Amino acid sequence: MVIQLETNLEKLRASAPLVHNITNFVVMNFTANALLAVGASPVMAHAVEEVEDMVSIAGALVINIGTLSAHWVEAMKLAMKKAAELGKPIVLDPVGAGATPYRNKVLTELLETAPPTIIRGNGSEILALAGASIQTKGVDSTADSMDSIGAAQALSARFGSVVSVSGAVDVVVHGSRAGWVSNGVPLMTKVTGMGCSASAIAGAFAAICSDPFEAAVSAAATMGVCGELAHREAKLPGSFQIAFLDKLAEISPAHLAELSRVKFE
Ligand SMILES: Nc1ncnc2c1ncn2[C@@H]1O[C@H](COP(=O)(O)OP(=O)(O)OP(=O)(O)O)[C@@H](O)[C@H]1O
Ligand SMILES: Cc1ncsc1CCO
Ligand SMILES: [Mg+2]
Repeated sequence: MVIQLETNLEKLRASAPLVHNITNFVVMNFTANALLAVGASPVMAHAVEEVEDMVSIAGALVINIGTLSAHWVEAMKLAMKKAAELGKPIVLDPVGAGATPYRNKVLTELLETAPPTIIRGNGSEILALAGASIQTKGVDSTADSMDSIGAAQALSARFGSVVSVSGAVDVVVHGSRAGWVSNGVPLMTKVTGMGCSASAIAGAFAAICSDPFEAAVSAAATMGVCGELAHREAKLPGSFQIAFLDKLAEISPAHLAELSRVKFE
């Protein structure tokens, strides 16, 4: 199997899809900048009064539960229902799944509201979402993505979603399909919102790509390759964060295809 990374990035930049994010306070600005840099058009909107209208004009919806409260959850449900009705791709980032009972309860409700097109989380979050009794340490992973493959497959079977697990190797599964993306650098875990940006960029690719598995792999590869390029120039978190945004904007589709390390089962 071959994924057209080059074509997908070209398409993303040519159409600059509007990506509607209901995301957390911590990463809103960085996520919007990451989407702009890669060539998409971000909007952050969480008022219950407008989320249905916003998702109606968007190419994809990204739901991120990083800093939850009751009103936000209501908005997430409204937006997810509308997106499902309109056949728009939904990305769910289950930030901190397994850390508190409230997060777990809300995630169950969101998954009942509409099955996500793509679920993108770190190893601990995917294990917790699949029902493993693990205690996530806040928002950071304590589990290897490779140890979450069974959980990712179970979630994919249950909800029909593509499941993308980030880590040293990003694992993407959809039913019987599996892909491994071995790009990225450990310093990416020292900048907050890298995973959240990975989810938002998956939304941007899903907006322009009819196959959500291909969208999730394209997003993981773009993140990882840009992380490696940024690391050539920046070795500490502050400068790395800026360099990473620059690489998202600078990378050519051909360079992305050349530097990506993607394997399929
Ligand atoms: N050890 C590692 N080596 C290389 N790349 C990594 C490593 N760990 C994570 N990454 C990359 O960093 C990005 C973010 O993944 P991570 O698993 O840290 O997400 P996350 O925990 O959801 O982050 P956050 O919640 O802070 O947004 C992904 O693109 C992933 O490929
Ligand atoms: C640090 C943090 N806390 C809640 S959301 C978030 C951003 C990374 O997921
Ligand atoms: Mg995360």
